[in-house]
Amino acid sequence: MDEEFVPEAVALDCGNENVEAVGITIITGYLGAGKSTLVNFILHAQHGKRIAVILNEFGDELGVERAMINEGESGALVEEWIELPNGCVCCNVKHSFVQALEQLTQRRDRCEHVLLETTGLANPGPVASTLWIDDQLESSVRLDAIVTVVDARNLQHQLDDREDAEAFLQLAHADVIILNKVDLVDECTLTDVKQRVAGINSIATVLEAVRCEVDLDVVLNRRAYATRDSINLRELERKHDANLHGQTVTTTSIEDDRPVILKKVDDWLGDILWEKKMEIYRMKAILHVHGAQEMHLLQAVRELYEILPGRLWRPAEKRQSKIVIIGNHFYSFYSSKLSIVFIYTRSQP
Ligand SMILES: Nc1nc2c(ncn2[C@@H]2O[C@H](COP(=O)(O)OP(=O)(O)OP(=O)(O)O)[C@@H](O)[C@H]2O)c(=O)[nH]1
Repeated sequence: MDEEFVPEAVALDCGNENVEAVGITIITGYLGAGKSTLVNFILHAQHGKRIAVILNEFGDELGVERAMINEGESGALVEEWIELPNGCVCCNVKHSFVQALEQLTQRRDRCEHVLLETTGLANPGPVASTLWIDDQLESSVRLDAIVTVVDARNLQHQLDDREDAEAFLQLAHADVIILNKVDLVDECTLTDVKQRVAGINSIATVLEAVRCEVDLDVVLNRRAYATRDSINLRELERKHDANLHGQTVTTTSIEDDRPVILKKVDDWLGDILWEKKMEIYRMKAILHVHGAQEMHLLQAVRELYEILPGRLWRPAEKRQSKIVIIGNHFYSFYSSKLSIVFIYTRSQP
């Protein structure tokens, strides 16, 4: 076929033009943390959703995973299996992954939500950006949330192993962190683990669990990446200590009452994300924009960001900007310059 040939866009017959995009939950976590246990729990639970599972495992592990998840008391729990062996969804099997998603989402009678479980994906960031772009292009698929399952007993060792950045990356990108296996730790260890997790990512909702038995209303359908309705002001209020344990990946936050100018915020984001290529994994903010009656909402996933006007400021509400950033070495190298964004407003008449 002529490589230059571009097929005309064809409207898919979905039967309903306003069909809502299918949410994808990425389930990530260290080896043995409890990812399959979570998938099993979701498949058994009474949430009324038809769930499709995409497994991105390597080699022989695939058969084992499939057997573990597919056996239910009443036979097969999963109607549809998509297997993507021998490659990672954000690199060498990206094409089959996207095709698999398209195939799934065209059959809404069989699939209302997708779980992507992977051990191959050490870092969920690249696939999150890919899905977020698709989301903004009004695709039939939307990234719902990244759920990171943590083994409460082993997390400290995994984080202390300096050679291994995976555990940090998985926590840094998470919207929900399940502190699993709490039956295996005492109160004191659990408190330490929770503090450590909050120092890395204070935006995520943290749930303690045994065998990943969590409230699925908190886990599924979170819409964590939809700028318009996803920013929960309470998420931005959580306290964090950026210098905790001298970690490299931390949450940094800034609050300021002075109004900002959108163009200046854009310039600043362009500078840190694209020019300086700082390792920022996630950013959420509400902005008090000069002259605007609405609060503005900022979402960023790695180098992508979006700022949209949100609801009107309430009469008695304190107009204030709050920015929370999860990044690598961000605090030590850049926090002093954060105030630059706010100082710009002084030049306004
Ligand atoms: N004690 C205890 N064991 C658990 C808990 N959750 C899971 N397990 C066990 O931990 C082991 C690993 O769980 P999996 O769900 O297979 O973990 P995984 O993250 O999918 O593992 P990989 O696919 O190998 O990365 C299994 O033997 C589970 O039964 C828990 O809360 N407490």
